Amino acid sequence: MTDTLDWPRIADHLNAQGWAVVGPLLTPATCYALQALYDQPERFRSRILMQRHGFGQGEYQYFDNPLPDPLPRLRARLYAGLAPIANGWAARLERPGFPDSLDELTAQCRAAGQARPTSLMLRYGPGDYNRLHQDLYGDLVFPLQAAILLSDPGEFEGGEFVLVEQKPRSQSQAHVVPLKQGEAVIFAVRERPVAGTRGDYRVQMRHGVSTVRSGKRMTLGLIFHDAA
Ligand SMILES: O=C(O)CCC(=O)C(=O)O
Ligand SMILES: [Fe+2]
Repeated sequence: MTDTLDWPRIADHLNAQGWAVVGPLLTPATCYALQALYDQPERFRSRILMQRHGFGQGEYQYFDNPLPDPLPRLRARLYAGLAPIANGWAARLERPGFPDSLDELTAQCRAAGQARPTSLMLRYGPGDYNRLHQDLYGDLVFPLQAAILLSDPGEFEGGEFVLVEQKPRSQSQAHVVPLKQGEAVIFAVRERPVAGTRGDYRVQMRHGVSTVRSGKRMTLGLIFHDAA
């Protein structure tokens, strides 16, 4: 497990490609302990069957507050490292900036009517997949999020984490991100700035998961803005 994160490297990767692999952030024991919470419905505020909404196939649940350990500290720590990167992007994209701490962002969300927690756990079995999407839950959007692989990659086949980016007037480009158990991919929620000859422009990003061919795949999604 990685206690200190190499933020300059993470910033370089995020600035260069819109995503970065980080960690492992969680030990295998913690990954399995979190997976076990999935079967405790009182921990969650809602359960989504993806097929019903056209989101794909498989299911996920949004945690209710209070979030289980080690999520509160992990989210606060990731946020503190990501806020300066997000502010760099906001300046380049001429969007409003973000506070230094997650507590302040959470207060801003509440004031904007976004008060429901967005941390989620996802569970995929054979044939399940997650269509390309963006995790927007209101007008207030923190531009970076994390997904942590809770399963050991030996426990399933397929189920690759996929990012697709759309540059203006170009065809889409896909990135497949390999993850080990407990590792996180940090990625752009909606868009990222790319330097062009006439200044920065916006590249749209979407993420999803390719079809799981066999086994079980579970992930933890950490989104820093709350939901309306
Ligand atoms: O299961 C995954 O790897 C992706 C989950 C996801 O869409 C998210 O965390 O926002
Ligand atoms: Fe997502």
